[in-house]
Amino acid sequence: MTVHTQPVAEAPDPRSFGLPVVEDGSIPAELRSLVSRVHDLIDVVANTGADRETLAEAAAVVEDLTGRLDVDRRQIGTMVERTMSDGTTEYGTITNIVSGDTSPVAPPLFLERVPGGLRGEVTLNTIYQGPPGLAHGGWVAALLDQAVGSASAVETSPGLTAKLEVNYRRPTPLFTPLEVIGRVDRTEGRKVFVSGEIRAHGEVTAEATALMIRVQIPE
Ligand SMILES: CCCCCCCCCCCCCCCC(=O)SCCNC(=O)CCNC(=O)[C@H](O)C(C)(C)COP(=O)(O)OP(=O)(O)OC[C@H]1O[C@@H](n2cnc3c(N)ncnc32)[C@H](O)[C@@H]1OP(=O)(O)O
Repeated sequence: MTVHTQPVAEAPDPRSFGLPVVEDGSIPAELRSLVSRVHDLIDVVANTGADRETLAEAAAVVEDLTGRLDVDRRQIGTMVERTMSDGTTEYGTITNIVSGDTSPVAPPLFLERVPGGLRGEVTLNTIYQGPPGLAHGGWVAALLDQAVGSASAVETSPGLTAKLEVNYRRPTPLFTPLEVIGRVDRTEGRKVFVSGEIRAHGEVTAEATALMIRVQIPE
């Protein structure tokens, strides 16, 4: 059994899998602003008490905008290349629902390298509500999957989640800064054993262990 947490391979270039890559600096500020405005719109629409006339007007405006924006769609699987704070290059799927630069649904969770793994902070609004005032358990799992999957990708090489076990210790609150952590515990060939947790006010609300299977790099 091989046990280590140091990189075991160079990060593969997604282009070698036939995936298009864009640099994060090339995403227009106007698109980032639009993504943020639409994120706010989703939250507002989910909670609005506006009158019927305003709702009908808004639906027509949004329908018109949807038509205008539905041009030159990106290829499915488009990746973003970014330089992390420690200078290393990493890739992520541009519409990743947890972390994607162009996903208006993403909270978004951005992770950075820290001693021992990856760490990010995120505050969830009512888009992610399950029980009243609390994060949906599926979204808690999604945050943890992203954190442990990214830790595995950064510390070893990218892979897919084969198994994810989540322990929900306490309710995860909305509108509260959450600390999300992922780390590699050990590797065994293509198997990467990972773990992570979410904390609110310093207390663990959920923790996960998972098994990632590293993708085979084409020759
Ligand atoms: C390209 C560049 C892009 C860069 C990109 C960067 C992205 C950087 C951030 C990503 C962050 C994303 C975070 C979200 C991650 C998801 O959301 S992934 C999506 C959800 N997961 C899936 O859809 C996976 C579906 N499952 C599968 O495709 C396949 O079962 C798997 C997991 C790929 C494994 O299949 P396989 O490659 O054929 O592997 P296989 O030979 O069967 O097994 C290999 C070993 O693992 C063991 N194993 C496999 N499955 C299991 C299991 N469930 N339980 C226990 N053991 C297992 C086997 O027993 C075997 O063990 P050994 O015999 O070697 O001891």
